[in-house]
Amino acid sequence: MLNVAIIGPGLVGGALIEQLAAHLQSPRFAGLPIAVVGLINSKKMAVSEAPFAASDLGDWKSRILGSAAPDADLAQFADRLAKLASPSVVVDCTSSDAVAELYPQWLAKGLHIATPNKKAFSNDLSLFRRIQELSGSPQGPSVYHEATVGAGLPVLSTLSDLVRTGDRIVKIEGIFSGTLSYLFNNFSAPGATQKFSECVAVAKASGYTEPDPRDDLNGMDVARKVAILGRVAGYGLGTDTLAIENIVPEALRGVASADEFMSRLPEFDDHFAQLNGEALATGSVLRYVGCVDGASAQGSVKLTRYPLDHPFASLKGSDNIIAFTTERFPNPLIVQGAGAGAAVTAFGIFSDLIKICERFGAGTK
Ligand SMILES: NC(=O)C1=CN([C@@H]2O[C@H](COP(=O)(O)OP(=O)(O)OC[C@H]3O[C@@H](n4cnc5c(N)ncnc54)[C@H](OP(=O)(O)O)[C@@H]3O)[C@@H](O)[C@H]2O)C=CC1
Ligand SMILES: N[C@@H](CC=O)C(=O)O
Ligand code: NA
Repeated sequence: MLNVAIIGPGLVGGALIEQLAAHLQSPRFAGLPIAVVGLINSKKMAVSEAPFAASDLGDWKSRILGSAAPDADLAQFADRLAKLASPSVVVDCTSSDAVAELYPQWLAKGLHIATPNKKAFSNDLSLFRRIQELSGSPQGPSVYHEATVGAGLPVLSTLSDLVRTGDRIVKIEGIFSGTLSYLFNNFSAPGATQKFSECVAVAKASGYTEPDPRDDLNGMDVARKVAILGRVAGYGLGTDTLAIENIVPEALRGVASADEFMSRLPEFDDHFAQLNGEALATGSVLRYVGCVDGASAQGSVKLTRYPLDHPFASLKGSDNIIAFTTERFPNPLIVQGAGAGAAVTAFGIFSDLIKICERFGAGTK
């Protein structure tokens, strides 16, 4: 049996709980030995020797993290998981730097990690390397983070397979943000009528953005993904060494809250309309693109014009597109599809859990 403990039942964590609860109730998945035994948010926590029932997961707010549950304490949470008889995986569904910094401690206790949180893999290179060292042996604890790039799309597994089989990465280029994909697919297209701020509001309401959409528009979310791709490809990239184009209007960079940012963004609709008009006048559209260049081991994140017949110009919805140009794939290997949203991100985490379960949970039911 693989014990699963979820930190952060928010948008993504909540969708994962729904998928796991549906799994527990479905005879189709009866052979998969996964049990949810822990849940913690910023206020309350619960760790149980016996798996939570699907009905409790369906109503976790009152049945698992209700007022009688103990106050949240991540150190105790991890200690209790580490003492369980079967292997346990901590699923970090926060976007917290502080939580990410705890991964080495958890790995040292033998806990596996699966996460959509990009911080551990894109902050200090030393943290990333420590995590790699602690999760590098075949029998030891493992770390899976497919959902950190392209949500559930098989991006990191593809890159990792290319690298591990000895291919040489020439370039990884793509649209790595569901938010920025949605924004520019809808705003920068011939005949489009929506204002920029309206597109941002829809992206936020659809669950594509980070909790503060400025973390998407300032390029940091894409830069983190470019750094993660660069690191998985074997380069010591960091967001501090990338050229990043920040498209948050200067006057809104320092405003105190995401709500204030959203309410003032319409003041800048004319600015974005002008940029867009200039691109359309040259037969091009605007797209926000990240790139890892294998030859220079450098990366960039920028708003660029693409002609209408370019694959990036015809992207739909919040789709991501990632093109791997390698020695074996001079015509790039392309991964494309929904790259943001709660359900597809939870799918990416769930598929990581199945991999951990197949490696460490089977036979221990
Ligand atoms: N949305 C998407 O399409 C994608 C998101 N991701 C990533 O998924 C992660 C989750 O995003 P999302 O679900 O939107 O975030 P939310 O803000 O909706 O949820 C965050 C959750 O984390 C909890 N939390 C925060 N800090 C702590 C802490 N110190 N201890 C315990 N719990 C804590 C919050 O608890 P409380 O409610 O009590 O505050 C909340 O339940 C992020 O890292 C994001 O980058 C990755 C790919 C795609
Ligand atoms: N805010 C991000 C969510 C996934 O990483 C995005 O828009 O892609
Ligand atoms: Na992915």
